[in-house]
Amino acid sequence: MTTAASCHNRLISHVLFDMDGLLLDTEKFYTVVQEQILADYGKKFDWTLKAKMMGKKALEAGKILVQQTGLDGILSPEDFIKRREAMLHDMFPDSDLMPGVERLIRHLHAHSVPMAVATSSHRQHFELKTTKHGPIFALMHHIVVGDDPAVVHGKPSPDIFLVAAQRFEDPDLKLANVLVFEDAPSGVAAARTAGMQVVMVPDPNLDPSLCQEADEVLSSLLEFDPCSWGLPPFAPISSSS
Ligand SMILES: O=P(O)(O)OC[C@H](O)CO
Ligand SMILES: [Mg+2]
Repeated sequence: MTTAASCHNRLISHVLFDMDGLLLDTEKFYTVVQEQILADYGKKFDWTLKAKMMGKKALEAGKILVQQTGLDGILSPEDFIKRREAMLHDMFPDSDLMPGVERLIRHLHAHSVPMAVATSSHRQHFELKTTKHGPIFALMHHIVVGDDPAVVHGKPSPDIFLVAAQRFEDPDLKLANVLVFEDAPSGVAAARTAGMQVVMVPDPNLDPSLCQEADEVLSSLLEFDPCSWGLPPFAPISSSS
């Protein structure tokens, strides 16, 4: 699944990664927990609601869930988040990398392409989710989390990507030459508003009409071709046995 994009503006100097659902296979944990909580109220959690919540800061996502399911006055967003976090706490340390992540990050690092993470997850969740993946995340120039005081508004506001770009402290950085990898519609919108380019790797359950803002849409990071973005190509797989 790939949308064509013209090559003339694909001169990428810096890369920003979303985390949940893009680098880490953590969105499934949110889905299962939210299904369970809503079931207790006789409600169903579906991908229409998930699409509105994903990528957002916790409380913002909680407000959307309460509002969209008619639970106003029955379940507060704060109580929903408290319950969600208690259930997620034990799941996060088992988080796995999404396919293609390790190859891409090691490749970009080997070619000195500056990279950072911009995640709506708060710091404590970032630490839990990356328990098994310290060496990969250590290749990032920096990490920006959702509760960073500089990130005033969550995705789809551009704040987190603009803060992440600033922290490269590179006076030559041009926002148009920053490539963002995202899985969520709110994150794609944030990156576009920040003036950056976006590769979207959506979950197959996401409505394709919500993927139209991205410059490129891939089924997996394994499909990503660095060369088509002006980045160094992957080394050819050796044919020697
Ligand atoms: O996709 P991220 O990394 O911005 O984080 C999103 C939330 O924590 C869950 O949707
Ligand atoms: Mg995400």
